[in-house]
Amino acid sequence: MASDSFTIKTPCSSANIGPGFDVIGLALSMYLELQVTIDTSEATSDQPLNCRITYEGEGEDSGDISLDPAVNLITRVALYVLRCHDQRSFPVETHVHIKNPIPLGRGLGSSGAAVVAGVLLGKECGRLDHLTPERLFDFCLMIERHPDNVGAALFGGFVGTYLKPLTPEDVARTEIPLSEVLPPAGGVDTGMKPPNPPHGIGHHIKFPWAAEIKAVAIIPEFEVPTAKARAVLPSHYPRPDVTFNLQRITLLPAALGQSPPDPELIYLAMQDKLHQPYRQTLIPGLTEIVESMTPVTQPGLLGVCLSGAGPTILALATSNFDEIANNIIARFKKQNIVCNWKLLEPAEGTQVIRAQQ
Ligand SMILES: Nc1ncnc2c1ncn2[C@@H]1O[C@H](COP(=O)(O)OP(=O)(O)O)[C@@H](O)[C@H]1O
Ligand SMILES: N[C@@H](CCOP(=O)(O)O)C(=O)O
Repeated sequence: MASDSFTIKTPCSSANIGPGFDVIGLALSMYLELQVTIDTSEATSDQPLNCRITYEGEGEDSGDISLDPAVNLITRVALYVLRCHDQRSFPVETHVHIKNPIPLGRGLGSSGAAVVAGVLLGKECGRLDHLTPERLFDFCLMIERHPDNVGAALFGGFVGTYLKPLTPEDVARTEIPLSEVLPPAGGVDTGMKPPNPPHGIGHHIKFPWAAEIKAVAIIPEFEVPTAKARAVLPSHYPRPDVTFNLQRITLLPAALGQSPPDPELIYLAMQDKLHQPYRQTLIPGLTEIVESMTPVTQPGLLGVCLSGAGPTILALATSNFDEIANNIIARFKKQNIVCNWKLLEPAEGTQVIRAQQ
């Protein structure tokens, strides 16, 4: 075969949905796409690591996304997968065109999507057909260490994710610093083989989703890096707050799967005391927004939460999407924050699409 071309399509995601911190993920209908061409008719390549990257989409004008395959998150993740399988670089001559509409650092899983797409890129470029979706999840978890976003982006739909106990040796392997897992950004290839992931790090379960429920994402124009939004969280919690979240997480999957949806139950099930209250320090207006709108005051609304680590707000609703979005936008405006919004639906997981021959 002289050439191979395929597209990797990965959805964005909204993690937590209120109480499900680091557990619940929802894949949504905005997609990162990698259009990949491997031209094997070339004998050699003058591209670094045999890979040329082009990019369009979020962050394109600011130059936030590197086109160097040794720096770009997607290609570094693919190289991690390749190097675990004794392939040091991409096949000659690989072109990856990245189309990315997912806003960066807004809580819609842009990095989770990049990691999942990167793992699939490594699999396809390395012809690693033996890697099952469950094994690909292990690779994702060596990089993005909370399973909610990557679980949703890989498997699709509304998912609960969880980690099973590993042996102490395997736990140590999952805790190896990221700098030793991913190839050093822009660094020289030392020829070292990176750590293979232990088997069965993470698992998922799919929950039903009532077809009437849509997701309104209100996206502020400023970024909150996920690492920063995790750093403001405490290491210990008051027991009543933990109990509060446990009670709500028990309700959430049942409430969102039930048709017709019960607004009062969903509103209750989306409350959180483990991460949103702490993140208000980074997101002006967050508490007021989450507390001020209810299904009683706002027809069509089911519940409001922070999307992932924020600053995006996710409102689940069955109707009046414009009005709900504009109400939240007006509340952010009082804090001098400008937003746009999107109406999204649950999405399928990552697909690799090849044109019919
Ligand atoms: N398509 C992409 N290509 C390369 N890097 C990406 C891409 N999407 C996200 N990233 C990286 O992930 C960072 C955002 O990750 P993070 O702070 O976790 O926010 P998010 O909530 O959007 O996942 C970006 O600043 C960028 O470094
Ligand atoms: N559970 C994580 C989810 C982070 O999601 P992101 O989309 O903001 O990367 C958290 O809340 O920190």
